[in-house]
Amino acid sequence: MKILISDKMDPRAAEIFRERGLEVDELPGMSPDELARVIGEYDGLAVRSATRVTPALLEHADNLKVIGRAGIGVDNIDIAAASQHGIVVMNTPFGNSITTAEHAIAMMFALARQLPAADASTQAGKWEKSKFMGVELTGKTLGLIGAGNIGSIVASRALGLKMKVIAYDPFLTPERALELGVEKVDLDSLLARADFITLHTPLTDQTRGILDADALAKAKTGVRIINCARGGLIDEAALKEALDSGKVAGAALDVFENEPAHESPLFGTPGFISTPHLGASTTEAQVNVAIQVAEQMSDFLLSGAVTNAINMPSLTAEEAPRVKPYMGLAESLGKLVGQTLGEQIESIAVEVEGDAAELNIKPITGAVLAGLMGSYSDSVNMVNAPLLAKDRGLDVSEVRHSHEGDYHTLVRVTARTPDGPRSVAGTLFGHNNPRLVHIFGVGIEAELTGPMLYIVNTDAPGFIGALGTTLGKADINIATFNLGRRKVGGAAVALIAIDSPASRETIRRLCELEGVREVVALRF
Ligand SMILES: NC(=O)c1ccc[n+]([C@@H]2O[C@H](COP(=O)([O-])OP(=O)(O)OC[C@H]3O[C@@H](n4cnc5c(N)ncnc54)[C@H](O)[C@@H]3O)[C@@H](O)[C@H]2O)c1
Ligand SMILES: O=C(O)[C@H](O)COP(=O)(O)O
Repeated sequence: MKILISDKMDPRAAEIFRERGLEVDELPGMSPDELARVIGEYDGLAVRSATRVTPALLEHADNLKVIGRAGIGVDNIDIAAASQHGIVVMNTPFGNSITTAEHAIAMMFALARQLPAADASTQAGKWEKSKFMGVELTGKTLGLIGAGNIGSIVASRALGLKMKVIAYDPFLTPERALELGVEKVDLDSLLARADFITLHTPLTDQTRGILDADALAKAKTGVRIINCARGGLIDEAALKEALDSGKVAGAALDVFENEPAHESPLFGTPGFISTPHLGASTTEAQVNVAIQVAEQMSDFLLSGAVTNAINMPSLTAEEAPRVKPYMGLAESLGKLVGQTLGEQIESIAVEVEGDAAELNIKPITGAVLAGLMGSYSDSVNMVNAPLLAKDRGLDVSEVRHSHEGDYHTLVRVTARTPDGPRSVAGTLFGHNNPRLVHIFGVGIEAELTGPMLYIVNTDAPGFIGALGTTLGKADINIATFNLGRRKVGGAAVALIAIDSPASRETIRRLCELEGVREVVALRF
């Protein structure tokens, strides 16, 4: 399998991919067209923030299974498009948080003491001691907008500097605020009270322009603002006006609405300082994120373990080998239900009992849906199957039973149809071998593999002979033959594994046999 590293990344990433037996190309700085030309060769793409993973690029990504972001922000990756293409997107949410928090603190000091301007003036031979009067941080109020990983670290450092820390974050619980030693406030209070404001939220529809002209007007006169999160959180034109008017005494931006920011009306404004998206740029952070992204991507490609995925449930390296056989079973049950009930399905319930109930149910449900949705469209996998199911209006529920039934472990898939609920269930023999044990109310024991036939007929002597003769005439060899029935003379079910698929004509002949109620050609 092949990996493309398309942004500048610590060499440890490539080393790890190679140590794990994956081929790697390091091609940072490609244009979008160049990237589109080569992306089809790769199974994995490792990026930082420079590569734009657009829907147009993904149209060319025929083999891509995973995109790994060596860093936190994934706003350069079109997650919805990646999900539609069945590509897992993962990031490294903690590897650069300390480094970025330290950059925010460095920016706060730089603003408080006008370090960049004082440095430039001194090195220009001026000795403007009285021009660069600063402010102390001790006793000042720092307003955090966003108190997640980075915001929390900034808070702890600021408390160490004897600042008062207040935080606006709708998802911050009172308990967590207490633990962090910060006061949870609403945005208007933060604006009214903070001497320094630092932003640490992702860029979303709710946070875009969170510091716009209105918000800046509500801020304390002389406030100093730091943004080491994402460009777009601050309205840059409004910030320029607020700096010019003196409403804002200083602003330090590491990130810009349009990057790389080769020009900006803010450049040269007194009180404004900037760095070129350096928040995560320390040796330590870059080694951390490179190692983490390479390990996560390799684990996924080689063992199916899913860590820090944005568009798929997690599955640890320990869980992966235990869950994997269930995923095979679940996918087969999904295929069986999809191929036999098709368009009639209104909702799906996935139930687990016995050993299966102790496992992470999400990947099992994902596999059921991948099998089921695979009956309706090509290139379905666990990433895009839930989306496709949702698009189809399929309601999906999960139930975990604590009791053990007739089997030590069981996965049951029930489809609600206009004729009522219809269930199939399977178990694992010897912990690894999936077996169907129930099909629509009939007990059976069958391996779901290759081309198969599902036949429902009225239980009567002579039927099996007629069936064998019909298949023989069509030159179809029977690999395994599994039978089940509810009662003598009632409906009987046959699941027959065949060595070659049955043609339409053969299916028609089978349907014409006496007592046959239903014939479905299946493929696993
Ligand atoms: N400059 C850099 O180089 C650099 C480096 C790393 C991370 N970042 C950026 O920093 C930001 C924060 O990263 P993190 O790891 O702390 O993320 P995080 O997910 O741990 O924290 C984000 C916090 O923002 C809060 N939030 C979400 N919506 C909000 C809203 N409308 N108002 C207020 N708070 C809201 C969330 O509740 C969460 O607590 C991200 O945008 C990330 O991309 C930048
Ligand atoms: O979200 C992040 O992790 C930062 O913005 C870092 O971006 P970078 O990897 O391009 O430095």
